[in-house]
Amino acid sequence: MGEQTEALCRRYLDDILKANEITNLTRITNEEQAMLLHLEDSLVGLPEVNEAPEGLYGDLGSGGGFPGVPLALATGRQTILVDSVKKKMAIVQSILDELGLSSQVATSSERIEDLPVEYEARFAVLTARALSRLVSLIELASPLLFKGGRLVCYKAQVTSEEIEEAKAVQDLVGMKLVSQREALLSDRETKRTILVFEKVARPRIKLPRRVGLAQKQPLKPRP
Ligand SMILES: C[S@@+](CC[C@H](N)C(=O)[O-])C[C@H]1O[C@@H](n2cnc3c(N)ncnc32)[C@H](O)[C@@H]1O
Repeated sequence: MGEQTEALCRRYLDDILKANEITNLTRITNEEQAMLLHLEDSLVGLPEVNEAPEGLYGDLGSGGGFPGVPLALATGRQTILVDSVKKKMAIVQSILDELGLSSQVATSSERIEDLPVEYEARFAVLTARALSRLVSLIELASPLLFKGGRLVCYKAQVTSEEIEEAKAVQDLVGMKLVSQREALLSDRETKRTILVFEKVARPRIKLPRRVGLAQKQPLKPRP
């Protein structure tokens, strides 16, 4: 990542921490922790995002813009940050405007399930950090990705049960687990797992389901 991009990431993080003093955007308030858990952690998935086909990038459940903003800056991709909490997206949007980034990075305060109306099969790559179980993520991402597009999931703790639960329904939603990588952040303590699912086929069921179902009533394999 070039010096200019790094400086912009720092400015974005500083502005988020400042805004966080007034509105709750992130529970991480300490600058050193924020450098580690927001900037460094956001960029852990950069190789996987770069491996996805060219095109639109979306960060699902973006909160204060992580990992979306650092990845947008590092890749130069046209980006949409999605979070249903309007207040969060309004603050993130105003910081993006101030930094002159809004022509590249946009925000949407729609529910992820409502996005396919406008963005069906439009995304080349999606990310999700601290959003939901993998089984829910692949269901939410599938209608938004074009064939060959990738979902890059950031996980702090992932059990083999969670992975198997997603693999059991991946055929149903037209997704396939293609890679899994462990990473250790520079504090030598924080572990991350990056899991990548590819959109390989049209879903075999009608997606999106009703708002809320993907997360509250995850799909089960069909007999
Ligand atoms: C724990 S936060 C993670 C924020 C950010 N990705 C990070 O790692 O710092 C999860 C965010 O996802 C948003 N979210 C959860 N379900 C959503 C949905 N179905 N549509 C849009 N946003 C959603 C929540 O509003 C919340 O801001």
